[in-house]
Amino acid sequence: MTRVGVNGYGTIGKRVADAVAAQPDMVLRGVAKRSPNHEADSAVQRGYALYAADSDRLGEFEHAGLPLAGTLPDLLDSVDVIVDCCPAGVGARNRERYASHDVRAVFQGGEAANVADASFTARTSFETARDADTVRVVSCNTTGLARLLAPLDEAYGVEKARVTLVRRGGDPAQTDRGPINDIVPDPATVPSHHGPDVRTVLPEVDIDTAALKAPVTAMHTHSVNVSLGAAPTADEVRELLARESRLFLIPEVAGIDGAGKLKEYALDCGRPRGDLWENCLWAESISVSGTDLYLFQNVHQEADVVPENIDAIRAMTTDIPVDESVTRTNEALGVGLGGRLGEELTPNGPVTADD
Ligand SMILES: NC(=O)C1=CN([C@@H]2O[C@H](COP(=O)(O)OP(=O)(O)OC[C@H]3O[C@@H](n4cnc5c(N)ncnc54)[C@H](OP(=O)(O)O)[C@@H]3O)[C@@H](O)[C@H]2O)C=CC1
Ligand SMILES: O=C(OP(=O)(O)O)[C@H](O)COP(=O)(O)O
Repeated sequence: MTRVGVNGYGTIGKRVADAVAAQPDMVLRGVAKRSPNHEADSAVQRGYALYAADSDRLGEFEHAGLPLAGTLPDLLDSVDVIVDCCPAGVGARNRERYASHDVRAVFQGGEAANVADASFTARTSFETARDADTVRVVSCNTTGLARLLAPLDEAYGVEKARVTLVRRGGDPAQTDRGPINDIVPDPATVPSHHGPDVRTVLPEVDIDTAALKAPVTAMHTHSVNVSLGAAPTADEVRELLARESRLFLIPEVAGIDGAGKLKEYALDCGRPRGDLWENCLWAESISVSGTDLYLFQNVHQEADVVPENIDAIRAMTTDIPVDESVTRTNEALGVGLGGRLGEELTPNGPVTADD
C-alpha cells in the first residue's frame, strides 16, 4: 500500500483525497489544511485525519473545535508521497520541506514546470515520471488538450494545433472571481500559457493557444482546429477518440448542449460533486475538411486532473504498467461516462495495450 498525504484541502485537494481513499493500493494518511474552515470540518466529517499546515495556527483549530492529528511535519513523516494541492506558487515554496522529509511529491499545474522533475498526464508521460521524486500534474486545460492531441498525433500526426480556450471565470465557490458581465481576453497576447504547457508533456506537438475568460463557473470550453498529417473521415476520428477511456464523446441523442446539462448528467449518474473526470467532446462537432479537424470540447476544471494525480503516484512508486494503472484508477473512481448511449461510438470497444 502506498501511503499518501494531501497538503492543501481545497478544490483539487479534497477531490484528490477522496480519489486516493478509493484506490485499492493506496491509503490516505491524512490531509493538511491552513484554516479551520468548512472544508476542514468536512474532512473531519469524512473521517480523514486532519493536520495543521501552519503550526502557528493550532489554537484556531482548537477554538473551532476541530480535532488535529498533528502538524504537516507529522503527516510528512508518515507518508511515501505528498500531493501538494496548495494555491499556485505555494507548492514551489513547500518543495524543500518535502525533500527534507525524504517524501516524494506531486505538484499541481499552477506551479511552474521547473517545480518538478517531470510534467505529467498518464496518456503522455507515465514512463517519464517513473520513479521520479517530484512530478507536476499539468493544469486542467493542458490535461484536456494533451488527452486529445496524443491519440491524434499517434494516429495521423499533428502538423499544427490551434485552440481557443473560453475559460471559466472562477470555480463555483470563488465569489471573488470574475468577470461577471463580460468576456475578457486573458491574456490578450498569444499564445496563452496553455500552448507552451502542452509542450511540457507533448514536446513534438506544434500548438498555438488563445484564451478568454467568461462569466461562468462550471467548465472550460475549447474550440479546436488541428491540421493533421493525414485526411481521415470524421467518423474515423470519432471512433479513434471514442476509444480513449478519458474522452467522453457526447452522442447527439443525449441532448446535452452545454456545461449545465453535462453537470446535471454527472449528478444524475451519481458522480460525487457532479465531477466530470473525462474531457467532454461533442461528437457531432467533429468535422474534417481535407486535413483540417475541428471540434468543441469541455473540460471540468475541478475534476479532470484528479485521476491523473492517482496515476502520477503509481508512476512514481510502483512498476505497474500505464494501462493497468489507468484501468485501476478508472475502475476505482467510475471513470467512463456515457453508459449505453455511447456504445454506438465504440464498435471496437475501449482502447487496449494491444492497439
Ligand atoms: N481549481 C481549479 O480549477 C484547478 C486548479 N489547479 C491547480 O491546483 C492547485 C490548487 O488549486 P485549488 O484547489 O483551486 O486551490 P484552492 O484555493 O481551492 O485550495 C487551496 C488549498 O490550499 C490551502 N492552503 C493555502 N495556503 C496553504 C499553505 N501555505 N499550506 C497548506 N495549505 C494551504 C487552502 O487552505 P486555506 O483555505 O486554509 O487557505 C486550501 O485548502 C493550484 O496549483 C491550481 O493552479 C489545477 C487544475 C484546476
Ligand atoms: O488549471 C487551471 O486552468 P489553466 O489550465 O487555464 O491554467 C484551473 O482552472 C485554474 O485556473 P485559474 O488560474 O483561472 O484559477
